[in-house]
Amino acid sequence: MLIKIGTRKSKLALWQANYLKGEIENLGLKAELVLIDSLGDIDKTSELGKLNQTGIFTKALDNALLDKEIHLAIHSLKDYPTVPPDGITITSTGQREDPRDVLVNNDVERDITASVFNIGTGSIRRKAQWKYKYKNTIFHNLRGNVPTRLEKLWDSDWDGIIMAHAGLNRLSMLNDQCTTLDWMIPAPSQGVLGISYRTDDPFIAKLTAQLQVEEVELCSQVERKFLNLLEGGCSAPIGALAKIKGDQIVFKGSLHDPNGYEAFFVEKTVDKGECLSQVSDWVNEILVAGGDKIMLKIKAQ
Ligand SMILES: NCc1[nH]cc(CCC(=O)O)c1CC(=O)O
Repeated sequence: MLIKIGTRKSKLALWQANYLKGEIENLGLKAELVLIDSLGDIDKTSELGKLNQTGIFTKALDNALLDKEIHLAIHSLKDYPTVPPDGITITSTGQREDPRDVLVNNDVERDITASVFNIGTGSIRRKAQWKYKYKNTIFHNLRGNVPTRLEKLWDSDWDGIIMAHAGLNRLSMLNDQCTTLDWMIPAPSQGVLGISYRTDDPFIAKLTAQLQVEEVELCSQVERKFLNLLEGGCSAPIGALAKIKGDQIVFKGSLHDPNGYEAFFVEKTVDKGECLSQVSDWVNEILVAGGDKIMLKIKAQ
């Protein structure tokens, strides 16, 4: 049997797809890549926030799955909606990359404490978290795949752009111009790879189970449940990061006002076995503290 892996065509997507192909071949199976264009790849100009769809990068792959053109599809899990379409299951695969964001500096010599920042990013989460910390920031919209974004930075007079460590590292593009942003709370499941497949395909279900790392799956589930319960179908500046420490899970979650005026945080350390059932309490803590007003404002826009 030849396993068909659906993937987007960007360099990062192809790296991820080739990684998965290698993992499947290590199990003694044969695999090939099927390259598929997504709406997000075709419309490269609209601001991501305005396209207002988690899923613009994944819909074409979902359709190919449901049409049985492919057996499974590979994603950056953070780009995949928390609720898959009917008939599709999403799961993490493999180890997690460093989940953090980095600032890629245009000029390493520049004084990072300077009074005004010009930052390129299309992410509402990165904008809100950065603005909360550095009030005097001018943002510049930034879209496109990882190499394109870096070229836009080199061609600009911006101070820097914010990118996921994971994407840069996978493409061997980390260098001394990159500063890791330890204070920034990453997107839920940033740095984790995801596989989507037809729920009624037991062969692929068994295969993906073999490629799953239990701790990565648990952390992803906790972070994505936090996202799902908090945003309830719209798209908000939400961060979440879970880490395993022995028998416990250490969780940090955040909701920011999109303008960076206000933010709400939770930090929890709980037993691994209890974490998933506690996520709704953490979400409620944020809502009751004032996060509910932020969510109402976002939903009204
Ligand atoms: N939205 C684009 C995207 N989707 C996944 C990654 C990086 C890899 C990952 O986070 O798993 C990136 C680039 C970025 O955010 O800089």
